[in-house]
Amino acid sequence: MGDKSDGLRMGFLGGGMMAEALVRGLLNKDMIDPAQCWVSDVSQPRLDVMGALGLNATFDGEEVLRHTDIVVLAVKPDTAATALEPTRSTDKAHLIISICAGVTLSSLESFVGPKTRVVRVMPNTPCLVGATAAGYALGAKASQQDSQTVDRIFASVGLARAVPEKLLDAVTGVSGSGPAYVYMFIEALADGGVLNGLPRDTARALAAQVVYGTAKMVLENPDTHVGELRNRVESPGGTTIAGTNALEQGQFRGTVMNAVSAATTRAKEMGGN
Ligand SMILES: NC(=O)C1=CN([C@@H]2O[C@H](COP(=O)(O)OP(=O)(O)OC[C@H]3O[C@@H](n4cnc5c(N)ncnc54)[C@H](O)[C@@H]3O)[C@@H](O)[C@H]2O)C=CC1
Ligand SMILES: O=C(O)[C@@H]1CCC=N1
Repeated sequence: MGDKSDGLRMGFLGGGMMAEALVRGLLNKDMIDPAQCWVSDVSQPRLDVMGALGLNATFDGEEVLRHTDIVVLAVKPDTAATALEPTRSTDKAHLIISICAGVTLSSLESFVGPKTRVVRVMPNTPCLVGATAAGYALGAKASQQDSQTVDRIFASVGLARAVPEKLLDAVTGVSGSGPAYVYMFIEALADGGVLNGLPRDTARALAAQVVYGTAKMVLENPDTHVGELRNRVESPGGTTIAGTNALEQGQFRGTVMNAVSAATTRAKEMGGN
């Protein structure tokens, strides 16, 4: 899509952090025409931010639904029912794309009007830089065309995978929450550099580039086990194995797995499961 005027006309119920990241990512890819997009929020400062991106901004969710057919639900999970209320009093048949953590398709379907189709997606904030990792599952009324629409939207800003709905809470633990864990790792890697004498800005740049480069190695070598890639860095009796030994003693891998499980459990709790 090379021209904004060819872009999708999309609506956003909620214009917070995640909606902004998605909108900025879609704008970077010329996927949406901002003049044809609408966003609602209860916060004037958030409407100002989204308005500055060129979207039509309003306090009124009904106005978003009136002007658009494909609508991203980007409010906090406990506000999903309230924000979807206007779908009950419209004749239009909307596709609602919920990104709310934990909120199940059956809950979403109970919140919307009879003509509304629902898809549940779990993306993450790196959609802002075209590198999201999203999972999605279709509601009962969603069509194959809806599936293609959702795939096209999220694949344009990274990786999109269809998964059975029961796995979306685990996708939340890995993809949705994962960037926070990786930021912590980058901070810690950089702090380790500073501890050992590197200037802060050099340590920050090197640490981020190490994570970027290592992720690229994994993605570009899909047939090589990640442990094998790691072993290629660990010279016998060398520096790396001394470091990986320290990480194992700190239960690094078990701790990360526990973090993913904690986030997955929390998503289930938020969805009432
Ligand atoms: N932040 C993240 O990294 C990710 C968040 N999500 C999901 O995205 C959703 C939004 O999360 P964030 O953007 O982080 O939260 P946020 O708090 O930044 O954004 C939510 C926005 O909804 C607005 N709002 C509240 N009531 C509303 C209503 N009735 N109508 C319209 N807008 C209303 C708030 O003023 C706020 O701007 C959540 O459901 C979260 O689970 C999913 C993946 C990643
Ligand atoms: O922390 C949260 O609940 C949201 C969902 C996934 C990422 N942020």
